Amino acid sequence: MKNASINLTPGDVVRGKWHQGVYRVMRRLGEGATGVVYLVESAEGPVAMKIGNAAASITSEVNVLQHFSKAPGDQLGPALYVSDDVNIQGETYAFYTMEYMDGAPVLSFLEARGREWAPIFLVQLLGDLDRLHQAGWVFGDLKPDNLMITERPPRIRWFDVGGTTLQGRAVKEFTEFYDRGTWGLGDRKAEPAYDLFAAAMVFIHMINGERFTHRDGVELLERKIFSHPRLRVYQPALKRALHGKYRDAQMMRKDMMALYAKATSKEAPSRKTTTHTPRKQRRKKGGKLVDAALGGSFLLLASVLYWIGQVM
Ligand SMILES: Nc1ncnc2c1ncn2[C@@H]1O[C@H](COP(=O)(O)OP(=O)(O)OP(=O)(O)O)[C@@H](O)[C@H]1O
Repeated sequence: MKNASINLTPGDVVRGKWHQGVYRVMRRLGEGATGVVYLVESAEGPVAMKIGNAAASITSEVNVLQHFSKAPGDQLGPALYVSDDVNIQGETYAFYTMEYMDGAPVLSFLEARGREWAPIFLVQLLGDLDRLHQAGWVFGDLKPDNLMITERPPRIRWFDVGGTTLQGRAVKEFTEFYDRGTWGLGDRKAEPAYDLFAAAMVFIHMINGERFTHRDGVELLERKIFSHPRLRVYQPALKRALHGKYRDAQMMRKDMMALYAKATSKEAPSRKTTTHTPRKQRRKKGGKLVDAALGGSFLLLASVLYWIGQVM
C-alpha cells in the first residue's frame, strides 16, 4: 500500500474503528516512509495523527511511544494518545494520535534566529538521549529532519521514533551522513556511542548549514571542524564523539556545557568593546541569542546557567 492512497483533505472527518474517536482534518503536516501525518481536531483539541501504510511499522512506533509515555521525567518524543484503525475509501489503515508539536524545523529555526542556538539544542538533545539510553534504547536515525524546535522557551524535540532500537541490536534505520558506519568510524550496533556520533554530525550540520559528502572521508570532516570558528570551539567534544570515545551522553553533555561556558565567557569582554566594530562583523543575522534573551553581555554566564536550567 502506498501513502498516495491516504489522501485526506481539510474538513474530512474520520472515525476510529475501535475507540470511536472522531477527528476532523485541519491540514496535512507531512509524510514519512511509514505513513502520512495530519493535524486533526479531536475531542481533546488539536493532535497529530499518523496514518500508516504498513500496520507493522505503525504498531512498532506505537510500542516505542507507549514505552516512553511511561518514562519518568519530561516526555521523550511526542506523547501518545490513541492507537486505532480507520477506514478510508474501503481500505483499513492503522493510525495513532500523538501530541501535536507546534514548532519549526531545526534548520529553519537556526537560519532565522541564529546558529548560536545550536550548542544549546545539542545540550538539550544530549540530556534526552541520556534518558533514552538509560532506558535501554538508542534513537538510531538521528538527523535534523527528525528534530523540531518548539517555543517558550526554545526546546529541541524529536518526533520520528521509527528508528528507535533496543540496545545491542543492529540499528533499524539510518541516514548515511549521520551514520558512523558510512564514515568508517564504527559499526551499526545500537549503543549510546552510535547516537552520539549522529548527535555530533547533527551539530556540525546545524553550524555548518550544509552537508558534505562522506566520500571525502574523515579528514574532510575534521578539517571542517578545525576551520569553522564556531565548530573549533567544540572540537574536543566533537572529536571524542566522532571517534566513539564517549560511553554515555551525560559525559558529552558535560563537556559541551563546559566548552559553551568557556566560549561565551571569552566572548563577553570583546562584546563590551564593540562600539567601533562594523555591525556586520559583530553580529550575523539572528545573532541575538544572548542580547535578546538576556539583554547584555555581562549576563553571558547567567545565560549559561539559565540554559542549563532549561535542559535539566
Ligand atoms: N507530533 C508531531 N507534531 C507535529 N508535526 C509532526 C509530528 N509528527 C510528525 N510531524 C510532521 O510530519 C512529517 C512526517 O513525519 P514522519 O514521522 O512520518 O516522517 P519523517 O520523519 O518525515 O520521515 P521518515 O519516517 O521517512 O524518516 C514530519 O516531517 C513533521 O513535519
